[in-house]
Amino acid sequence: MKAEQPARIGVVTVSDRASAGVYDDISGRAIESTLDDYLTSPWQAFYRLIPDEKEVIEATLRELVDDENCCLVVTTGGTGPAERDVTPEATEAVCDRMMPGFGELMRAESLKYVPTAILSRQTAGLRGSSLIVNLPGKPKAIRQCLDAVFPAIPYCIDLMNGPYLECDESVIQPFRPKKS
Ligand SMILES: Nc1ncnc2c1ncn2[C@@H]1O[C@H](COP(=O)(O)OP(=O)(O)OP(=O)(O)O)[C@@H](O)[C@H]1O
Ligand SMILES: Nc1nc2c(c(=O)[nH]1)N[C@H]1C(S)=C(S)[C@@H](COP(=O)(O)O)O[C@H]1N2
Repeated sequence: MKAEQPARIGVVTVSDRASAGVYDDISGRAIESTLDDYLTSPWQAFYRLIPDEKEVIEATLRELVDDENCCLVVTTGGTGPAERDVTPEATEAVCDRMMPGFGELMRAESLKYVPTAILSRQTAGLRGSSLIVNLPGKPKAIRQCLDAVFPAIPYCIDLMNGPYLECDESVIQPFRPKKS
C-alpha cells in the first residue's frame, strides 16, 4: 500500500522587522505549533519569512501554491491600516475567488480579546485548489484566529480534492457535513 503523503502547508510571515532579524518570528512559529497541535495526519510546513512588499508576497504565495502544491497557506502580518500593510491586497491579487467568511469570523472572534480587532483587513481566498488565509501579525492572534476558522478548513480542502486532514478532536473539532 502507498504511504500517505504529508499534506503540504505554507506558513508565511510578512514582517519588515522579523525578516530583517530585528525580532524573532514568534508568529510564524505559533502557526506551525498550532497546526502541530491540531493535526494527527502527517503534514509538512513550507516556511517563508518575507518583508511587507506586495510583489514579494504575491510571488511567495504563487510559488507555494503553484510550485510546492500547498493545499493551505497561512500568512501572518501586514493586514492592518499602516501604509506598508498590503497582505490582503497581495492575497486578493493571486486568488481566483475570495472567501470573505474567514475574515468576518476571525474579526468577530478577535473582538472578544481586543477592541482593535476591526483594524485587521485579513481575508482568505482560493488559488487553484489551495486555500490562502491571512492572520494578523501579533503572536497572540494566531491561536485566537485559527481556533475560530480551522473547524471549516479540512472540509474546504476536501471540496477542492486536497489531502484528507485528520485532527486531534480533543483540541479542535473539524466539521464535515454528512453525505445524505
Ligand atoms: N512575526 C512576528 N513575531 C513576533 N512578534 C511580532 C511578529 N509580527 C508582529 N509582531 C509583534 O506585533 C506588533 C505589531 O505587529 P505589526 O504586524 O503591526 O508590525 P509592524 O508594525 O507592521 O512591523 P513589522 O512589519 O516590522 O513586523 C509588532 O510590533 C511586534 O511586537
Ligand atoms: N486576535 C487578534 N486580532 C487582532 C489583534 C490582536 O492582538 N489579536 N490585533 C489587532 C491590531 S492592533 C491590528 S493593527 C490588526 C492588524 O495587524 P497586522 O498589521 O499585524 O496584521 O490586527 C488586529 N487583530
